Amino acid sequence: MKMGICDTTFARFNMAGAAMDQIKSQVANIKFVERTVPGVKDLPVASKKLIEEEGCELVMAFGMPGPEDIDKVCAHEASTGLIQAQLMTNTHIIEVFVHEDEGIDDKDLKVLAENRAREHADNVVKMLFKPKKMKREAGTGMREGRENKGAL
Ligand SMILES: Cc1nc2c(=O)[nH]c(=O)nc-2n(C[C@H](O)[C@H](O)[C@H](O)CO)c1C
Repeated sequence: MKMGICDTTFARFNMAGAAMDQIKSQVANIKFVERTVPGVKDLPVASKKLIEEEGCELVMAFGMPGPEDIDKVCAHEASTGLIQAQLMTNTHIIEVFVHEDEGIDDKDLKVLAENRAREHADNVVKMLFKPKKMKREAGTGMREGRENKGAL
């Protein structure tokens, strides 16, 4: 199968690389089609093109919104665009965003970005190839990048 991988130059960590490494360690027959754009607001159309023009069955979209108010507005606009692109194409675009101010410091941000990318990649593998495993995790308080919350 073909999977789209879209990331940005604005981000401060190569989340796409970590995610592809994680998927390749679990799935043999997968072809990645990669695109890089400047920032998060450019992800929706790039993802839509990966689906419509390249035949990707799912896209992972990686971004890192900055800490300023304007960055958070951009991130919200990008999310809205990604949802619209999913509805227009009837295809999942898994948004993997790490907000720069989620990190306590640069070291923590790097660990968080890598873990979030890898754990979303695990989710994608489950969604596509192990739906029963995904189903078993329903309601269990899973989180990507930090400790799971656990079920109530
Ligand atoms: C203010 C701003 N903040 C961010 C951000 O926090 N993260 C990000 O990835 N990109 C940002 N951008 C760039 C836009 O997403 C986009 O690349 C430009 O507006 C060009 O279309 C902008 C313009």
